[in-house]
Amino acid sequence: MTAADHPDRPDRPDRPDRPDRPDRPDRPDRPSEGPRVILVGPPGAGKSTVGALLAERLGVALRDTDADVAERAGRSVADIFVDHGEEHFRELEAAAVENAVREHPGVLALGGGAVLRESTRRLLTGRPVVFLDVALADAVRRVGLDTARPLLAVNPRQQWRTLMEHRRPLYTGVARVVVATDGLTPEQVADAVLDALEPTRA
Ligand SMILES: Nc1ncnc2c1ncn2[C@@H]1O[C@H](COP(=O)(O)OP(=O)(O)O)[C@@H](O)[C@H]1O
Ligand SMILES: O=C(O)C1=C[C@@H](OP(=O)(O)O)[C@@H](O)[C@H](O)C1
Ligand SMILES: [Mg+2]
Repeated sequence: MTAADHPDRPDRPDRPDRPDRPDRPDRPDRPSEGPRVILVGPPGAGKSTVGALLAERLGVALRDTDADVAERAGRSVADIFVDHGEEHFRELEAAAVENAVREHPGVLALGGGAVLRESTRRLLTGRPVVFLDVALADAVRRVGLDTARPLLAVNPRQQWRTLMEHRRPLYTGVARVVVATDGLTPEQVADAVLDALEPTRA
């Protein structure tokens, strides 16, 4: 293995158009061939909801990695956490993200923890990634009582705050643009995403 092939070697954000790995189908030559928009952010940011609206507006399909994982595993995300643990879920999630980034030409909503993997963050380099930001109050109002999110099952305010302290730099690091969603309806957020991406869209 040469240094250039080392799995921990970061991609080349300064040369996103370089066809540097034509033999690696998981590393497209041109990231623009993947999803039109990739949404990241914490639980309650509205990735799944706004993703559906964006897909409708752009006339493309929506992929949501949580749905992909659940379909592949034949059980809900919550059940995967309970039965097999978070690490197993993260393995399934990383594979789902990689497939979707490679294959899906539409809108892609990631699960909130997908950016925890360094390999996933590398895969997102140079792509139209949008960080849907949200503050604690709105996020907890949106998801606080939703039992489908195992990480927030106990003390959602504290869990969400802790999670976001750790993840904020990860979301910011992978994002091309950041869109604040507090006090906005999902429709308004979708507008803001399209406005924010417009100058950088091909
Ligand atoms: N901008 C928003 N304003 C109010 N409620 C929202 C907004 N975006 C999403 N929601 C609601 O918050 C909940 C979580 O949204 P979801 O899209 O599942 O978030 P994520 O996928 O980022 O965790 C849903 O009930 C959704 O209807
Ligand atoms: O933030 C996280 O670690 C998670 C977020 C969830 O997706 P959403 O961000 O769509 O709620 C889901 O993937 C799982 O419950 C773990
Ligand atoms: Mg979601």
